[in-house]
Amino acid sequence: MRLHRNLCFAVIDGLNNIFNDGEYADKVIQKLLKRDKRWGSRDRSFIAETTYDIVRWKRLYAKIADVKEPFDRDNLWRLFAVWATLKGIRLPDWKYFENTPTRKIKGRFDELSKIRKYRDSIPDWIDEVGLAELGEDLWTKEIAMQNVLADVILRVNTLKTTKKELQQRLQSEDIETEFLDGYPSALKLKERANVFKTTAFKDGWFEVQDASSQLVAEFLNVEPGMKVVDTCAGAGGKTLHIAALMQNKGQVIAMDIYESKLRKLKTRAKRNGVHNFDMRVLDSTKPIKKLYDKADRVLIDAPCSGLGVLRRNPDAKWKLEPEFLDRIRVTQQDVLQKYSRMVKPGGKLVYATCSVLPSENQEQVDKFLTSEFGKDFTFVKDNKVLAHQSGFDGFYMALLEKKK
Ligand SMILES: C[S@@+](CC[C@H](N)C(=O)[O-])C[C@H]1O[C@@H](n2cnc3c(N)ncnc32)[C@H](O)[C@@H]1O
Repeated sequence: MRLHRNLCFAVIDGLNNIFNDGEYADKVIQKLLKRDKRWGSRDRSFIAETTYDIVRWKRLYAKIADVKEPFDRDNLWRLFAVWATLKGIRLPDWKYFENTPTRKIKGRFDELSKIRKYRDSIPDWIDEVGLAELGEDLWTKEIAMQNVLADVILRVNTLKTTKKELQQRLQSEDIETEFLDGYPSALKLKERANVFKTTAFKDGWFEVQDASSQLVAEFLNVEPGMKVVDTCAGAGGKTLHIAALMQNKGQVIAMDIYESKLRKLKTRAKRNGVHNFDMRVLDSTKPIKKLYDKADRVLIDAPCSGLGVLRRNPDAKWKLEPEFLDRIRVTQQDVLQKYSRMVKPGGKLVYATCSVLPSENQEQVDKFLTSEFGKDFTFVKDNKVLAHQSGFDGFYMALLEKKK
């Protein structure tokens, strides 16, 4: 592979925004890709993948390059040189790469690869929490998998088409996919492609949604005609799935504390042909109280550390803080206590997160079940999805039933 100067500059600028200005990697990359209209799909992939790679391996590369934060531009070029060297890419004779110690880089890599926090490039505190909660064996395998680039998975919108029809239509746009056993609505891309450009996407035939995430709406066991509340709906990935499983019959009420997220859901719902939904911004307790004992199903897709989806959001490793984790655990119990009251007797509740930590998952459910409101519920089943076992995102989901 030959390195092109303007693409490398774009990567360095992006890293500067992410590491030094605290911007989110996905937003930075979106912005970078708009910089030059002449860039083709290969150029765009180079920028996105290289930036994500260096974000993912920040701690390891910084240790190898012997640079410390805050990184100045020379330091960012040194990180880049480590990335290129380890990829076996020949460095051009640009001034930024003068005196790059290629042999030393490889030697340091071999040496540091023996230590998990460097090998898997994670902050000490995350390594300690993961180890304490999952144990040596599971944590070592899980954090390694969280550094492997995630596949692109689609969820077919069964309100508009079938999996087979979608597969054929994508094929006509040169995108090859395959079915996944155990995931009834999923199609996996055989090669990465920009699916958002396809006419099938514009027509609302699919959404991009990881296979593990697709298990959540299935777990809720909805039926057409039910009243379902999606309490932490965000931009509605799971709301849309629920609506499709309900065949647009009945009512899905999507709630979130952020109106901006629900507005995105509205746009997506229109594209998906979803009609059976309402939205409520949670700026008071009123929308919740009005629904006490009324819902057949309640989904709590709780805010969490995101430690199950680092493959997609590698910069979360560097942005997460122990205090945030403490605060989010409090919020998780709080939303369980409050939103569970909307479930009607005999109705069902799913509590889900995209974390792999038991303290955000089964321990929250256990605590809830022994609390005053939780005593009205019985535990039906749960699914602890680890990325290294499933091949998809790390997730947790528990199904509870309210006593009659
Ligand atoms: C895991 S995300 C939801 C993802 C979404 N369900 C999906 O499938 O695309 C958690 C959501 O909870 C929202 N949230 C945070 N605190 C909340 C609260 N106290 N009540 C309701 N929603 C909350 C966040 O704004 C965020 O959108």
